[in-house]
Amino acid sequence: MPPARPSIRHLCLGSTLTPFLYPSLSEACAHSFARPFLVGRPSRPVRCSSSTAESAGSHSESPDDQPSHLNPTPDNYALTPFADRCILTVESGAGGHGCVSFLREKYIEEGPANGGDGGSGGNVYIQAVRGETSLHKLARRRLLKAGRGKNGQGKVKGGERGADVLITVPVGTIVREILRHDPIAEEIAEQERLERERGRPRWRNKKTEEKERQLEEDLEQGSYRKDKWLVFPGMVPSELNRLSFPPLPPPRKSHLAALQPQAPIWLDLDKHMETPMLLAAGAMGGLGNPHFVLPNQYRPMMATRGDPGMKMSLQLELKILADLGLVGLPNAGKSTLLRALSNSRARVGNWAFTTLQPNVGTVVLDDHKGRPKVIKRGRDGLLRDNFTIADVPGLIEDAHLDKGLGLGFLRHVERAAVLAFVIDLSAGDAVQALKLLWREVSEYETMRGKELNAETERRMDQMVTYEPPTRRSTPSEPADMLNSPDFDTPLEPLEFIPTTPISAKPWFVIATKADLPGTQDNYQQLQHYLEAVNKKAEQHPSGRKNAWKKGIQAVPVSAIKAEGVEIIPQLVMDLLEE
Ligand SMILES: Nc1nc2c(ncn2[C@@H]2O[C@H](COP(=O)(O)OP(=O)(O)OP(=O)(O)O)[C@@H](O)[C@H]2O)c(=O)[nH]1
Ligand SMILES: [Mg+2]
Repeated sequence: MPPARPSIRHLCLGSTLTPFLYPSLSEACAHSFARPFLVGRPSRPVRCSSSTAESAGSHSESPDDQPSHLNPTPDNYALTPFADRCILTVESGAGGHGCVSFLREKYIEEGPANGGDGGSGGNVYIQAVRGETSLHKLARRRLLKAGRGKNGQGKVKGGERGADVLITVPVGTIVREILRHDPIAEEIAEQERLERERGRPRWRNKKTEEKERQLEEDLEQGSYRKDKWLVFPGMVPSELNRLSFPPLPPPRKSHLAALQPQAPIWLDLDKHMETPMLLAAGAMGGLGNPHFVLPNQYRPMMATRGDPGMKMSLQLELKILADLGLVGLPNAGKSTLLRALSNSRARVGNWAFTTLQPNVGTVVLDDHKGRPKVIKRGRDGLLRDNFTIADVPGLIEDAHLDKGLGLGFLRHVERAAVLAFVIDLSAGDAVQALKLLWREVSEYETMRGKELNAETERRMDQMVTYEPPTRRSTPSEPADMLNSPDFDTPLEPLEFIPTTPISAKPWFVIATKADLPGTQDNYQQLQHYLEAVNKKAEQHPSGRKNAWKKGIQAVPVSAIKAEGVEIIPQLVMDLLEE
């Protein structure tokens, strides 16, 4: 019978030294690594195309110059396009026009009106899906327009609906409305204002008075308005002048508009969505001439035009929702670590700023061979057998002053549940490196705090001044249906979830390049420092009072040899439960 394996968490709390790396220091826990499990797969040989002198030179410092999965040649990766912000204009489809047509058959020369209604415009939907990782495709598009409804036809044929548009975004996208132009909502609001003010004497200038009188006249008896009415094509102007128009039908909104998120839109799409969510409903189509049949006018020569669509400017911002975020200086080995833990193809190179855009990898804990391995309940309470890691470009000193690539990419680890500070043991004092990273992260947190306050104020202002378009019932939309819409798939608006401050998140240190000679002392100093922080003898490196310090650990690894990384998944799963 083999001895029972102690839990990794227990081992880590005692000592996190890996016997592969520091045999002299870690004899006490050597037995625990006799059976490496989880991800510690050996380096996989990678087929390499002609390795140039340049590529060989760039890896001269690696322990063995043989290119491998963890030590790839520069041509061993593909750089995928990436964008994490974009501004998009979406437009719902306009309605098709109603039709002016009359029945004409043998022996019925002047038949009744039979023009069909115009089709309604296409809707704009949004859906956050797991497969998407970037907003670059949307950033290129800029304008997304749903299809226009088709015009109605004779024989009471209604027009076809316009084509819908579905915007697919990565999970973790935040959508904010910047601007909106909804002509029908504005028209409804204007009419309601007029109704409220009718009969109330007030001072007006001549121009507004004239405009309002015209509007009221249209409502009561109707007159020809080129933007609203369509007349029989063969009609000459003199006939048009003699034609009496019925009152203009009240502006209508599609019943789907009730499912639109309340304006101004603010969505945090932080979960995979099974069904799309409606952003903008298509406009209604025009009415065909049978709608205007009156006792004294049984052959109406007019139909209405389709309504114009609604236009919105949206700002999309992707904040990757990974479980573990890697924070480190450039060249610390973050991408190599990501490759060692997951199947990621992140770019690796022996120079600073190899990574220019965030990479996400998934660590599969259970390969479903044999007994179940580490399976825990995630943040959503569901059982999980994997977790995701986000690797972002390195930070340098004074990154908050926009040095290097600045702090912009930190927003991708901002929403990670656990943070790992990746420290290169061969690149000078590890404690100083850790303090530097925390200083920059704290600066980012302060900056975000200010931004969030400004954003909240802006939203509050909008809430106060923004008047959501009030709706009214029309003959085509009975009031009871509008008040209690009963649709097959209810789509609830998503709430904005504020994130926990970075310093309050559980964190640990991954000390990389522990295979290089002379790194042992550096690691020991780092461990002493963390012990002192745990015992409150030293201040938390973030300098904040509410910072997380429930047993901070340091894990020495050789990412390039995939040694010592076996314990990271269990450690992360334990911290995810915090
Ligand atoms: N000896 C040794 N070398 C390593 C280890 N991990 C990474 N390296 C090497 O360090 C160099 C930098 O690795 P990267 O993974 O690109 O570092 P990074 O932190 O992602 O760098 P940036 O993307 O520029 O921030 C590469 O040449 C790796 O081969 C390790 O554990 N041991
Ligand atoms: Mg990198």
